Amino acid sequence: MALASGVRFAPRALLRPWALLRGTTLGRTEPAAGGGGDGARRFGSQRVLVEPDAASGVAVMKLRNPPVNALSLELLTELVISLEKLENDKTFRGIILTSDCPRVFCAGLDLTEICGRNPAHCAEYWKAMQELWLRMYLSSLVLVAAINGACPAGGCIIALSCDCRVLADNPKYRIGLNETLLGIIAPFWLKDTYVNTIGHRASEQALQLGSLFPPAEALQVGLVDQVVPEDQVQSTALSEMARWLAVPDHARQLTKNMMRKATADRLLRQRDADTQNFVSFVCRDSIQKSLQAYLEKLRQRKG
Ligand SMILES: CC/C=C\C/C=C\C/C=C\C=C\CC(=O)SCCNC(=O)CCNC(=O)[C@H](O)C(C)(C)COP(=O)(O)OP(=O)(O)OC[C@H]1O[C@@H](n2cnc3c(N)ncnc32)[C@H](O)[C@@H]1OP(=O)(O)O
Repeated sequence: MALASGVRFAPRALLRPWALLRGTTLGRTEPAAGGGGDGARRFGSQRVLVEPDAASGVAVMKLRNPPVNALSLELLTELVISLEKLENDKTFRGIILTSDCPRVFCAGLDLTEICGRNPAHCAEYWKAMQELWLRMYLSSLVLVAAINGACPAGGCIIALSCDCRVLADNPKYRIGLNETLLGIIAPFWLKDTYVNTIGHRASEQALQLGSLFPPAEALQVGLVDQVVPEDQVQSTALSEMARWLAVPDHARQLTKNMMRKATADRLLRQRDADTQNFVSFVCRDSIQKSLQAYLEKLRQRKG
């Protein structure tokens, strides 16, 4: 991921992402509804829809992994590939990340990827999660999250990896890291991302309590930058994007790197150990039982 200055951001580490695309349609390009020229062509994959606007240099990337955009291995992989594709295309300077699923931005880790799975699968899954975070956190593009739904746990981390967050004003759209309520522990790099955004004391409290903040509180604590009526999320995200794109790319990119590199490097230095920790933790019988019980609760809640 070379910057204009030649500085490199995230190393290409995962990576066999193409191999992970089981039966997806990534790379297909089709005209957007009502669209005409190049700027209106959209591309993407089964789970990530990309609507590029070449004229503005901004692409809207929509998560569409119904019902709740849980971060399955396929979704993680498709996100990395779509991000890479836009980063390698000099036309684009910014991405607005949003959800195509009603009422949910992203439900976080797909718990079915770590419940009742073998250690090798859990390791592969966790590496994909690390990879997406590294790519997003250090992206040379401006990333604006247009949060149009609930945003717990891994969903919150996706949003926090962006440069700016706009949240729809709906009390059901809560955001935060609720891991402790599932009986699991946010790894250090999720914690670091939280601390970098809302500070140490607020993180200490919110992480231990597993707080999910409704919009007004999320704004107050600094988890999001704007809370706006639901029908203004996209337009506000575009206005925010314009503000960020008004800054010369090289200066903004180098500043972003300066602010975020140490946090990313910490994971890069201990990526394997972090994977091993994750696998040995989630594969414990007691953790499997609590994850299973949590999933069961979610499923029953429905009826
Ligand atoms: C020593 C330490 C070392 C290492 C660290 C160890 C561990 C670290 C780990 C982890 C980090 C984890 C981060 C995470 O992301 S954990 C996931 C947390 N996510 C949640 O808690 C969200 C759960 N979901 C919800 O709260 C709701 O679904 C909702 C608010 C997002 C949406 O509500 P709805 O009412 O619209 O939808 P539902 O009816 O609840 O759900 C529909 C459907 O989807 C299933 N589902 C929901 N969330 C998940 C999920 N995260 N994974 C898989 N499946 C999910 C739900 O069961 C329903 O399924 P059915 O249709 O009933 O089959």
